Amino acid sequence: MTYVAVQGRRSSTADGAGSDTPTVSESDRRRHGRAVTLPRLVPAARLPPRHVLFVTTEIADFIKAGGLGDVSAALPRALTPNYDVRVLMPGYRQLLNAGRPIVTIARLPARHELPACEIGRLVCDDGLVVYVVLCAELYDRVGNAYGDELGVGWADNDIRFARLALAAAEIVNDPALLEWRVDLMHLNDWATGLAAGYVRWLGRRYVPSVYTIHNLAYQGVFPVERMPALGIPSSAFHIDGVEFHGQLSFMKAGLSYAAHVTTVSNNYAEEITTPAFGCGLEGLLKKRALEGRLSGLLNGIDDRWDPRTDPHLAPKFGINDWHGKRANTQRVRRMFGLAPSSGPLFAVVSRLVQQKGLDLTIEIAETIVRRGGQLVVIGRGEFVIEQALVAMAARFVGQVGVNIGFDEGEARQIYAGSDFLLMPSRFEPCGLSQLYAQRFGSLPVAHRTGGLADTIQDGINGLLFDEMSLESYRATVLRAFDLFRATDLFYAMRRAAMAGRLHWRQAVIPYRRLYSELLAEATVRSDEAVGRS
Ligand SMILES: Nc1ncnc2c1ncn2[C@@H]1O[C@H](COP(=O)(O)OP(=O)(O)O[C@H]2O[C@H](CO)[C@@H](O)[C@H](O)[C@H]2O)[C@@H](O)[C@H]1O
Repeated sequence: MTYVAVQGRRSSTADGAGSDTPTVSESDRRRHGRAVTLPRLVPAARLPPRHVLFVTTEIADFIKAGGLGDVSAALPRALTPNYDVRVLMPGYRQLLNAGRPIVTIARLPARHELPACEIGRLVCDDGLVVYVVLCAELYDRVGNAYGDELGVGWADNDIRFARLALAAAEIVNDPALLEWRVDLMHLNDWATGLAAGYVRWLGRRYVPSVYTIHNLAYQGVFPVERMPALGIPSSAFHIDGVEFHGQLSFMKAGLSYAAHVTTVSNNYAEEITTPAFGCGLEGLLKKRALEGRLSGLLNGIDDRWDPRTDPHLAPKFGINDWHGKRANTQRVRRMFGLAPSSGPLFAVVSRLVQQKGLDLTIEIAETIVRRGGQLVVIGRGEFVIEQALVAMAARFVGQVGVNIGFDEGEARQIYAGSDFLLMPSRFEPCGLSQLYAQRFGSLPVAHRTGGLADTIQDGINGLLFDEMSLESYRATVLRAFDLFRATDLFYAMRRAAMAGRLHWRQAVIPYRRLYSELLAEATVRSDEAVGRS
């Protein structure tokens, strides 16, 4: 039986993630400078779950630009039923056109240059509640979450995401607004970072916030002159606030004001405290790490990624059904107009950005083709990379196929059909593509960095190279050819990759523990405020 503390006292097991015994540790007593009364215990099952507002700019159910969409679809669900998690996100056209009723439940006034908006409520088939910030002039547009059809970022992204962040803070501040009292706010990436600041600046109610970095390279940096328009007080413009090299940084707001910062692998959590990976924020991240306020919590994947049940595959297959897997390979060859071949099929499923090292893959293509391998790519992103990939396909007609596009079904078919997935990322906070590839029996060939180092065991469930150089990458691609010929070992590694499931069921446990600690800390904090008054 799991117990929780009630009557506004210290809880060590608010969600069942901690131990069964309620304790008030010596360190708690010392930290808070007074004795803490032992809480009265009530079985957790009898208490309603605590309320978490999960703020994001993508959710795979409706709109996805990359891995954030997957995490936003999976993590809130994995946290249920321990927590009542509701998602808050912008009312993009994709949501409005999803054919689901959206019921308007609140109105928020204009503030500064942030327009008035409404909050709509949408319920997914499995009961997940999504609160939608309805503001047609900001979000009802053709394009993706962040930019137009060509991928050019919207000029008013500061207003668009400040409006989202302020809506989150207003919901936190006023429990009557949605008739739902937020206990904890979980923010994701730069576009939501200001919410941690607004909660502080509005100042009516403190709730702890978790701020998760999915990618430190995107920071949301805007001219300082925009601060009044966004309702950010000038007093926040300092090194411990939103200031970043004389500009306003949304990312810094999240890093500075959140109660706890997480990122999506342990290795990346360490890397970002160094100049090589910290994108200029390593000092602040190091400070947060020293405070015990930065953790790496590895992503997982959920049941929607399973080659035995995936409707996009023909046929579906499981471990040891290599005949079924090969049928998917032939299908991918046909999809991309490749010649029949008995060599290995390499694949890329990626956003086409500098981070992902596509330049190296373009250089390696000739080696792959010369050795009798083939390569397929699906991706969308920077125009220059797209063009270079198209040119590569034109050089190796029938051996290399490129689809410039974003297509979930096709991505899954490629994971299922390929023998190896290429991921020479310069940095990789966690990476989900390699996890999906592993589950679908495609061995990742990846740079030993970030979450790739945490999720791939070289020679067991994938291949890693150490140096971010063409030579190092090429040597590992050649190892893949050797491995492909060493059938027994190859199949053994495939089995290991498919079986080694990093499921959200496990990945969620440290999140629960973290929420639990922050909620307990917030309780002590509000007790102290009451004590002072
Ligand atoms: N052309 C295409 N068509 C269809 N689907 C495509 C596609 N290109 C990519 N995808 C899909 O987009 C997702 C990519 O997720 P990743 O986590 O691998 O990288 P991303 O850089 O987007 O995520 C960031 O956030 C996540 C989440 O925390 C971190 O894992 C990661 O390291 C970080 O860079 C996968 O679901 C993949 O299948």
